Amino acid sequence: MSKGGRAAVARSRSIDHQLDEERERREKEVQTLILGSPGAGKSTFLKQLRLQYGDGFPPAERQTYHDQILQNVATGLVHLIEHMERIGLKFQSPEMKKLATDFKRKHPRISIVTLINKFKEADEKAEKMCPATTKAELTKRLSSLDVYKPDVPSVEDMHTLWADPAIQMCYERRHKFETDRLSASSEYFLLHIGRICCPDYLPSIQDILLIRWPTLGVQEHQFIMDYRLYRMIDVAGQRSLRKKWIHFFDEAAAVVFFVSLAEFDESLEEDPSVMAMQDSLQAFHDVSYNQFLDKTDIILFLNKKDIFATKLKNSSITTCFPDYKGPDTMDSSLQYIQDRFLHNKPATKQMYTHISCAIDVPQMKDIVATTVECVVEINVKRLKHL
Ligand SMILES: Nc1nc2c(ncn2[C@@H]2O[C@H](COP(=O)(O)OP(=O)(O)OP(=O)(O)O)[C@@H](O)[C@H]2O)c(=O)[nH]1
Ligand SMILES: [Mg+2]
Repeated sequence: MSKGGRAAVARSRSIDHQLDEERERREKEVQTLILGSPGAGKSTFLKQLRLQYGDGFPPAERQTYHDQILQNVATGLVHLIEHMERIGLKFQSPEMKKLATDFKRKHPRISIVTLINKFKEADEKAEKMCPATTKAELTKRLSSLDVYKPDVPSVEDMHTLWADPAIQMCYERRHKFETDRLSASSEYFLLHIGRICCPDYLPSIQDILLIRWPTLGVQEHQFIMDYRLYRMIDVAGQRSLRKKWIHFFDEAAAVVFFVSLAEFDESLEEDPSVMAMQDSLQAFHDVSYNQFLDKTDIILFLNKKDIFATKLKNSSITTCFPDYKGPDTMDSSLQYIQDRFLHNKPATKQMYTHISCAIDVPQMKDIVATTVECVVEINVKRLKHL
């Protein structure tokens, strides 16, 4: 064989070797992307996964959520104080009024738009100082940029505020807030304030599942099953941060896409002129047709069915879908939404759907197990085409 021929054979062997290594790594490592709109339940799903396939949140780990929970309680209280100001509901004493004013100043409710801007600024600064050259570096940076570090609120102040009759009256009227409604998680944490403000408080699993703490970068949870490493990548759902999703597309075996059913009558915080569910439909369509994901199957979660059921009692999905002509029942409305998401799907793609309530541990047990099985199957199918 000529010298050139031998070099070509060596090159070919080296490429084969690299492909084998790559194939071996992909066989051992399964990457799943968790995508979807802000607040749809991506991080909550990841917590359910940790509960079932991870460490199950031992006490030391649960303790790490303490400050986030106190912060959620504070947000709920400030929300009530702001509503009292709006409707002219007065505190009973000047001391209480001062405490409320100081508390609001120390723990302001931060809009998601402000947080995103802070995050983008920090990300651009970090990129300028030390550009990420690999995906691992980018993931590391996106998961470590911590732009939301509010002061931990005083437990005594929260106790005192919560005991005030005017705050209590405002809380009782929470269902009548016409705009800027109290979120389900704020409602939950305010209701449990007595337990949470105890000196020996240890967050329960339910408390951890109810926390609202937007993901601004990337969070990853890994678990090993049958000698395979499963990497579940949870990325920020905010519209203007979605550009980051694309960096993770090429290695994804599967996509789990979350939609909040509760958003059918809501508009986007980032752009109030856009209906949130219409935006989710668009994002889902973009992901389904993305060229880097052409062989990636999608597991669609229509989540927050509990809030959806409550909302449907007084409203209709026509708010978001004026063409809907069916009855305002749960089954019919759900079917319509599901059809809207799955209609027009790429012919080559398999789509699986779950209708879920991600904070419900017993209910999520089967759904999480089915999802993991589905990811395994999707990966087996994918490896055949590698
Ligand atoms: N009632 C109810 N609340 C839910 C459900 N799923 C999630 N939540 C709550 O909704 C809030 C947002 O959930 P997350 O899991 O943080 O949402 P996310 O998709 O990760 O949001 P981003 O990180 O902002 O993109 C949290 O307070 C959760 O406890 C559900 O099915 N029902
Ligand atoms: Mg999140």
